[in-house]
Amino acid sequence: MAASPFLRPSPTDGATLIDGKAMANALTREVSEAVAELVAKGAPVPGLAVVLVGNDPASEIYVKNKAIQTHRAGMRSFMHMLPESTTQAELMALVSVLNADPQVQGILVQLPLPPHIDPVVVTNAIHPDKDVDGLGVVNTGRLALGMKNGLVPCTPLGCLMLLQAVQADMTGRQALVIGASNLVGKPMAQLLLQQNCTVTVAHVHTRNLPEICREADIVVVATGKPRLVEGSWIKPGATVIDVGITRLPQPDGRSRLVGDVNFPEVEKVAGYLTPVPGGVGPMTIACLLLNTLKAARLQKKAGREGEEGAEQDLGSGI
Ligand SMILES: Nc1nc2c(c(=O)[nH]1)N[C@@H](CN(C=O)c1ccc(C(=O)N[C@@H](CCC(=O)O)C(=O)O)cc1)CN2
Repeated sequence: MAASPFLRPSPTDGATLIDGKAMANALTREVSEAVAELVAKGAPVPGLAVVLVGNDPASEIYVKNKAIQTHRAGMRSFMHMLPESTTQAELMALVSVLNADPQVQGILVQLPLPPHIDPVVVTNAIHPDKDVDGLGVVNTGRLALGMKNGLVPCTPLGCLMLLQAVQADMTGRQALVIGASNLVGKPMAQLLLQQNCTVTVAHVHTRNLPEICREADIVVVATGKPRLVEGSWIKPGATVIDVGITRLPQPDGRSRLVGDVNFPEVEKVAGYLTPVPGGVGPMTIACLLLNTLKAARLQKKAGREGEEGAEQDLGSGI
């Protein structure tokens, strides 16, 4: 088996790092080539609409990066920046306009939303074929049933690709997902089940987390709790995917990004590890571009067949 070009062996005999930034760049290049081919065949240039409500500084950075990368992939970007005071009804009205807009093939509502808006209601209002975050009930159901025509949430899809750089066949592996969010933990568990892993999902009520973690060959941690996972929790040689990104203030007044694992400790024990930054984060945006391409293909096929929701293989292979 050829070694993945995205693995960076440690000079100090620690964990091999999985380079999410390099993988995301490669995936974005592939998406842009596929977009050019699609457009050459007469399809409209795929358009991605991103909606941000409020002024969360991290979200502002993420949506700006999404627009930059969307252009880089040769697609159209439509940004909708709404004030914090936006009502749920106003947001639903915008989603409805975007659902009907033929220039828009993908719709994403940036999370978190302000507390007066229910994210499940809003994300579920997005047309399933434009739901590039894969968070609505139709795409959630397609994933749970193992159907190939679904759109899979971007972060777990990116985590799966990072895991596949280490090991294409995960059959029989013990996998632990720490965090049970709709955005990451739950869809991640579904993807690992599809890879024939034995999957455990840990959450805030899990009591013996370190012991459970020590059994795992694969750990995906998405809790938002900085440096939660200690080196002593990790089975030697395990693969650890760190989804967390927290900006911690430093004594010198600056800040630094840290993940959900204690990197210096875990690096000494794990076999493979994703860094923060430069691991899962860039893959989230690259997978959003991939999903927008899939959505555009799905809609092109549905248009050709004159029916909504036509079946199409939307597996991760471009
Ligand atoms: N509707 C959605 N909302 C949110 C999602 C999502 O997938 N859909 N995910 C996260 C935020 N997110 C994308 O939206 C995201 C987070 C981090 C990165 C990233 O590239 N991080 C860099 C560091 C960037 C920095 O300097 O802050 C890295 O890890 O290298 C991209 C996207 C929550 N909301």
